[in-house]
Amino acid sequence: MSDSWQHERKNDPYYKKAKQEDYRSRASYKLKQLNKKFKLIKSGNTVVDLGAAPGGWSQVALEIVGEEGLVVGVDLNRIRRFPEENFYGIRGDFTTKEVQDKIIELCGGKTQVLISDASPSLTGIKNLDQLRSIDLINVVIEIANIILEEKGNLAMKVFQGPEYKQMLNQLKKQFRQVKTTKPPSSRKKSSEMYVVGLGFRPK
Ligand SMILES: C[S@@+](CC[C@H](N)C(=O)[O-])C[C@H]1O[C@@H](n2cnc3c(N)ncnc32)[C@H](O)[C@@H]1O
Repeated sequence: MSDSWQHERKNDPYYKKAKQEDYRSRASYKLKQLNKKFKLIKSGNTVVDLGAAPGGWSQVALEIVGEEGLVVGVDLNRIRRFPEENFYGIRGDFTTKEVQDKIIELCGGKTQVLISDASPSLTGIKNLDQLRSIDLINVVIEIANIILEEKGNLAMKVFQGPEYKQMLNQLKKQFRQVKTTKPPSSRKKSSEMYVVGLGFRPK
């Protein structure tokens, strides 16, 4: 970690807020802001969180779904346990069939909400990073097609690249409403955006 990166992080208001409010990551505020705007997650819902470590989004999802709901978090890295019993963590690669089968098993076949903050490890080579990102997004959409309930909701991180428009057009056929947004807590210099699909219409 460079000195300037550490300095920037320490002065970041969302980093400080996350420390004060005991959230696992500043990313928690992105999901809070997305949920405030789009009412993605409701009390009692099942939520599948792809790319969940260290667990900031799962933590917010657990607060919203309450004891009657369920959150399944998946990451290549270990997700530290939560005190809540209605959280299942999977350590693995969600692009593999083995992990996808595990997700299906743990969420009982279907979920009302799929959220993904997953990002590929970036190389700094723009074209390669865009390709890796679109590959991951395509897998998230494939998983949505398998596990989302009718009228379910999706929120996922995307990086704009050559296939971005095509991907949005595909989603518009599958959801009642599709919105793109950049929550205030997403760093301005980051090219990340969030795509929200509301009201899934299975094929
Ligand atoms: C920005 S972090 C997520 C932060 C999280 N939303 C939070 O609030 O704590 C992105 C995560 O995506 C995960 N990831 C990327 N590709 C993945 C894959 N194929 N399978 C599982 N996790 C993946 C990375 O390991 C990383 O932990």
